[in-house]
Amino acid sequence: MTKPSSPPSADLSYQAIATVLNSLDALVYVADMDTHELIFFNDYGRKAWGSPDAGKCWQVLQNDQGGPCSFCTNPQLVDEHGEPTGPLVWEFQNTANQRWYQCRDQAIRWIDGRLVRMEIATDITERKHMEQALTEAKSRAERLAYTDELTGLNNRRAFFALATQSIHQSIRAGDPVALIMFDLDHFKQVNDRWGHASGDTVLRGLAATALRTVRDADILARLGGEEFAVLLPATNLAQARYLAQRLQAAFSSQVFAVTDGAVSCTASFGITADAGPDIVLDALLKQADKALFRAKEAGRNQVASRH
Ligand SMILES: Nc1nc2c(ncn2[C@@H]2O[C@H](COP(=O)(O)OP(=O)(O)OP(=O)(O)O)[C@@H](O)[C@H]2O)c(=O)[nH]1
Repeated sequence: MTKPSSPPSADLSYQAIATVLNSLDALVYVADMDTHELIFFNDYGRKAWGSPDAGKCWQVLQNDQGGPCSFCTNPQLVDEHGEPTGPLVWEFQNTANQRWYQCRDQAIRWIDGRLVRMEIATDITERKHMEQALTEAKSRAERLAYTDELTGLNNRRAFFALATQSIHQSIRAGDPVALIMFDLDHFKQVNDRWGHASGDTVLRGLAATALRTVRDADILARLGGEEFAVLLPATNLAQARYLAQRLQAAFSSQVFAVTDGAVSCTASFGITADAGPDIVLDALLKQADKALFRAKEAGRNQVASRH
């Protein structure tokens, strides 16, 4: 790349500008707005991308470009009369070295009078990585706050948030809502006989079975210990009973291999349903809990209802 041929005073201006731009700890390049031909490429750019003798910005700076970049900002740097509109600042991951840059692009008149694009690109990779790590940590923390660690199901907090939202939707749609609560039977005996780790295996296994059995729109959660709940939008009592019976059958036929043996564990189910504009989660939970108590009282491994 050669400096533009120009009168001696322009020559001095070019030297001064080049000295300043070469001293910056950022990529600075200047390219013809029409042809994309590089007119100036500072020392920082040469260290990072090599020293092009000639070439277009998209050939020198990017990977595998067959023509001007699809993200080229040139059209944004001039108005409808082709006049410069001022600087445009944006962030971009370079396709050649994968590093992140904050780019300050501007259309200016170059020393020889033609309209050029000048970009000053500052490496912000470390900041970007820190931002990405923070975003990931935040969403991981949010996920953990709403997930039951042992089973991977929604936890109690998530259940209340999601179920409340779902009930509001059902009320708006005029749909009934059902709730199933279930609690494993004599689970203490599983722990006492086979150990806590085996108890965990059973809890995880039955939770997975329940998740496979419910519909996508249903909200399944482990409320705590060996107690679970499923909120069923657009579901009446008969449909809820059908699902509870399917869960009951699936649980009672499942056998888990644990150290020194095989364990199975049934569950008792309490179901309720409501319709109309006044459905309240707390009331559904109370009714389902009472029904669950009756199922336990009646001998366990069965479904009882109340509404
Ligand atoms: N392995 C394991 N056990 C748990 C966990 N959370 C609660 N438990 C156990 O679950 C058992 C619940 O016992 P109980 O409340 O007496 O109920 P149950 O033995 O299932 O009896 P019924 O509900 O009346 O049929 C206790 O032994 C708790 O320690 C857990 O995360 N892992």
